[in-house]
Parts: sequence; structure tokens; C-alpha cells
Amino acid sequence: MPAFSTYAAGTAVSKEPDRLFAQPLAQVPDFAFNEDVVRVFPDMIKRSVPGYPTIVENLGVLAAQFAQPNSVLYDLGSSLGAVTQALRRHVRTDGCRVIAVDNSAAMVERCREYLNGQDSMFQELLPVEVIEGDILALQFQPASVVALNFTLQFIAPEQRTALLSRIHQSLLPGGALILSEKLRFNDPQEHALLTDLHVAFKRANGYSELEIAQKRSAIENVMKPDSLEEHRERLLAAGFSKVVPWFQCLNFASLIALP
Ligand SMILES: C[S@@+](CC[C@H](N)C(=O)[O-])C[C@H]1O[C@@H](n2cnc3c(N)ncnc32)[C@H](O)[C@@H]1O
Ligand SMILES: O=C(O)C(=O)C[C@]1(C(=O)O)C=C[C@@H](O)C=C1
Repeated sequence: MPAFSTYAAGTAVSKEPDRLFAQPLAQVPDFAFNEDVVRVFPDMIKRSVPGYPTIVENLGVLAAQFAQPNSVLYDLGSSLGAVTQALRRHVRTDGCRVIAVDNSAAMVERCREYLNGQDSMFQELLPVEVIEGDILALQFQPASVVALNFTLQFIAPEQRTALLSRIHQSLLPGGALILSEKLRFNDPQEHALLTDLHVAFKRANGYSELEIAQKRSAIENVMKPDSLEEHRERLLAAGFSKVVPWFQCLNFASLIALP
């Protein structure tokens, strides 16, 4: 039986510790959101992404300011539904519903279980639908909030502008895209400093040098971070009128993009 903990207003999630990279691997495979990752994901993302709990909770608070009546709130690359749960904790706007999308079958299955748990503990939550699918192939409905919480970095760089354009076209007046990403920095000294500090953050959270090194080589082919400047330019090219960073902790940031 997996161990469970409660976080964020009582919903139970797995608290199995992330030891996926603790033993030396003859060859480190490319990182994938498979069953092994799903089991440890709440622990992994909290110990790997500085500011993650603050970003997720405040994403709900921000979303409540942009939610428009009778519209969709999208959680794209929803994983276990942490953002979806925050949206449902904070948004009370009439007629809103949440659509969570992820292309990992293992994530989607566990996400549905966790959302059933949230439904059984709280009343009057926004309705939610969890879709197993590719966000690049999604037919967007009129939306007031779109969350891309650490998902765009896993999309092939040449496909990012087209995706953001389609999101922009689906956004209603008064709505917003909230985009969180790991950043790289054009200034080599700034990049080296914040990368070193991120390693220190992981070490302080109990990861060994081996775990840090093997995770780095697992994600380097599948996760391609951009700089803040690249994000801003791409969002403007995709049609957004304004880009406002609202959070940064070390080399992780979150932006509000207005249609
Ligand atoms: C770092 S996780 C996102 C974390 C999550 N948003 C949260 O806040 O807890 C990235 C997720 O994006 C999903 N993903 C990557 N590419 C995708 C695509 N093309 N379509 C749908 N989901 C995708 C992965 O399966 C993974 O669950
Ligand atoms: O930079 C890292 O080492 C990370 O672990 C980052 C990151 C992310 O930003 O999504 C990568 C993969 C996991 O999903 C969790 C965190």
C-alpha cells in the first residue's frame, strides 16, 4: 500500500519518497511521466521546484480574478491535478468548469482518483473533466483561464508558438494565461549562479549528488527551458498584449499573459 499524506486542504496524495535516481544507473534513460514517476511525483516536484506549493496555491487565487462566467478553465499538462484542485478551491464564478489535460495515461488515472477524493471531501466544487490527450491536438473551447504549470518546457520548441497562438485565440476578454517554467539565463554568470543555487536547493531537500546528476541527464533531452526574454517575445508573437512576471524563486518563474 502506498503511504498517503494530506496537503492543501485535506486531499490525500501519495507521499512515497522520490528515490528514482538514488542508485547508479548503467545508462540513464530519458525522463518520462510513467508509472514510476507518478508514484513519487508529489514528493519529486516539491523537492525539485523551488516555490512550487506557493505557485500552485496562488495560481488558484489569480485564476479567481480572471475567471469569467460560463467559461472553461484549462489545466494543461495537469499531472496529478494539483493546479486543478487549487482552481476548484478558489474559483467561485458562475458556470465555470475545469478541463484538465495530460497525455500520460498513468498521470490521468491517478489524477482522476485524487479528484474523486476532493469531490468526496468538499461540496460545491466546479465540475471537472480529465482528458487523456495531447494538448497540441486539443480543440480549445472559449476559456477565461489557461494554466501551463511547468508543461511548455516539455513541448518541442518549434511547436510552442503555435500552441500559444491557439491558446490566445481561445481566451475571452478579461481572461489570462498563467505560464510557469524553469528558466535559463542569457548572462552566463547569472545562469551559473542560479543553477548552482538550484542544486543547493535540491541538496537541502535531501537529494544526493548522484541523484541530482542522474536526474539532470534524464531531463536534458526532453525538457528545454527558455529565457524570460524568449518567453516574453514568443507570447507577444502569439498575440498576447501584456506579459507580467508575478513570481520567481531561483531559476523557476511564473508569468501572467493577458490576451
Ligand atoms: C512537470 S509536469 C506538470 C506539473 C503539473 N502541472 C503540476 O502543477 O503539478 C508536465 C506534465 O505535462 C504532461 N505533458 C507533456 N507533454 C504533453 C502534451 N503534449 N500533451 C499533454 N500533456 C503533456 C506530462 O505528462 C506531465 O504530466
Ligand atoms: O530541474 C529539475 O531538476 C526538475 O526536476 C524540474 C522538473 C520540472 O520543472 O518540471 C522536471 C521534471 C519533474 O517533473 C519535476 C521537476
